[in-house]
Amino acid sequence: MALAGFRPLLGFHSAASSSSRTPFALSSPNKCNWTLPFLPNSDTDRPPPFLVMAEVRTAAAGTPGRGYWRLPHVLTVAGSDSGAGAGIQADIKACGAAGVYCSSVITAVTAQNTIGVQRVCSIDENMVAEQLRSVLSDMQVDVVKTGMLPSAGVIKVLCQNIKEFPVRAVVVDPVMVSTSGDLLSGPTMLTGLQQELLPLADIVTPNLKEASALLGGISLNTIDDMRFAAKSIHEYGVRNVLVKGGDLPNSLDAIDIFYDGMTIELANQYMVLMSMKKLHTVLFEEKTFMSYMDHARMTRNTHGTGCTLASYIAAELAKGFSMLQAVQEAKTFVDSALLHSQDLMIGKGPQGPFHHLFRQQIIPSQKPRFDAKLLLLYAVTDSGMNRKWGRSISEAVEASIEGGATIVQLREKEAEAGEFVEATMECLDICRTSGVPLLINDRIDIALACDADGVHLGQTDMPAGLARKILGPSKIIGVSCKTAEQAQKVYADGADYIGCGGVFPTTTKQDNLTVGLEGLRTVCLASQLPVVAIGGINSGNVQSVMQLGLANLKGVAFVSGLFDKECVATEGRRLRSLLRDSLQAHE
Ligand SMILES: Cc1ncc(COP(=O)(O)OP(=O)(O)O)c(N)n1
Ligand SMILES: Cc1nc(C(=O)O)sc1CCOP(=O)(O)O
Ligand SMILES: [Mg+2]
Repeated sequence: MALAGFRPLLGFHSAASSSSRTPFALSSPNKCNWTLPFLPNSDTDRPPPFLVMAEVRTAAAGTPGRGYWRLPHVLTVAGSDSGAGAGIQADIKACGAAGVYCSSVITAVTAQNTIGVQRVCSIDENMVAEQLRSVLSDMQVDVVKTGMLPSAGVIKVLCQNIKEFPVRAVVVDPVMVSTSGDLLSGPTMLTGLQQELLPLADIVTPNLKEASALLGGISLNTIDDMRFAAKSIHEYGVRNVLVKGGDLPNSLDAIDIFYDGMTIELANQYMVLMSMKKLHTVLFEEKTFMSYMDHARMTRNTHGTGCTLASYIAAELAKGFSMLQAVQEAKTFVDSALLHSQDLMIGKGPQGPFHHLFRQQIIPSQKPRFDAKLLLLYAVTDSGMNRKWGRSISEAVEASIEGGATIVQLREKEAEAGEFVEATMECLDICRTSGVPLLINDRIDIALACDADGVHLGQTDMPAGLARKILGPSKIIGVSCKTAEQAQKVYADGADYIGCGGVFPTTTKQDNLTVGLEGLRTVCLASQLPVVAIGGINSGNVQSVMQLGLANLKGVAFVSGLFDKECVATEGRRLRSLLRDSLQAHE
């Protein structure tokens, strides 16, 4: 039975675990041995279920009903960019956009803007060491991400602290030259990077200039050069290498080469995973290289893309995603941010910053108001009824939309996460083609991982306020309410609509309290949100519900009344016409 709640983020495994560098266990002498339990197992062919970090509640002693919770945590060790386009400012914003906590150790202060870097002031390595100790000794850091490390001394104290305070992953963005071409780190830092930090790193993300510097200054001008560079840098002991080709000569595409020495079989397995997310930017080339093809964005606002890519990878790793998933999510995020910021004008120079927080961009007055008309014919799926009538969930959804469903909810109580994700992706394709929103019942993690249009939550599911925090302003959140008090609470929490029932007795939802038409009226009168009625409603009694004439009663949700039928489309058309007639009678 799939857990409807949130799993612990990670499972520790015994400290005695093998130190062999199996592709997915981040195990090495200097790190706490964590294995991400949901990564693909080489002997199964099922892609891993998406695990999205929400809030993990742990029971706090003495406070029944409440609990402490934590967020995935990234520590950035980098320079400050006064213009806030790159550096720790970019890292903190990127982590915030990914829903992850970000603390910071400042290694240098730069005076820079969209024209370039005017001055750099390195922070004394003892002060860097103090900052590292302050954070690592007190806060539970999941992933360390490094940016500008101005000297070998800073690298030394960083490596000492990583060994003393093990973390799950280390992401190295080998910042040496700023996008405006200014040198940001001393040559001595190079040796420390190659010999001390890279052997501790899980991924390094050099651009072409940085890859060249790491390899003694060789020239890199083609994709083959990039592959050679990735393979050569991998030999420093870093687990994964992502060579960024944004400034590849004569190339209109932003091609990055990802190399981890992985066997092609596992790479194919990930192809399945990636294709599930319909990611066409992942191209597998021969052997074990992978190139990410993205359209190069024609924009001046690219300052900080390198830092942001690395910090978003760190954030996704901190949330529990695998390296491949983290890299792809980071690529998608940066691409979306650049697209959103194409015409943003900050500063006078050629290197503009982009807007990391574009997803939160919707100003409350611009928050897309939920269109209550969507509630008119609300189809709620049921796997038992699909089995009874021999149809797949996607066939059921397709037929409901053909019959006039205005919104669909996947309510799959028996599905395991993996099959629920697959079903969601299939149904999303269908719903997106028809412009019908698709909501997920209970499972916020799945809705988030698949980018569904929202969720429907019950009184025992995650509170709407937390769901809103995780899903952001543009997703649809519906909540079941049986009382006026519940209706007022969810309005305050930022829900978009209320599901109220059971209006009539139902066998679809076990042990469900029937509120009747009067209970529905009470909730509608108390609610400032639009309401959809549910529970035992069908073509025989739907008009008795709509004839209540309640202004904010905007529609009816059907499970058996629509899906426990031989022909869903025909039944849908019947229900749609009854609903339309009812509404017209009250206009
Ligand atoms: C539109 C709509 N209304 C109510 C429900 C019931 O949700 P919930 O209370 O979470 O119960 P389960 O569906 O989880 O059994 C709903 N799913 N949709
Ligand atoms: C999913 C659900 N929620 C309810 C509530 O009262 O919140 S009643 C219900 C089941 C509705 O199924 P049918 O349309 O087959 O009666
Ligand atoms: Mg529920």
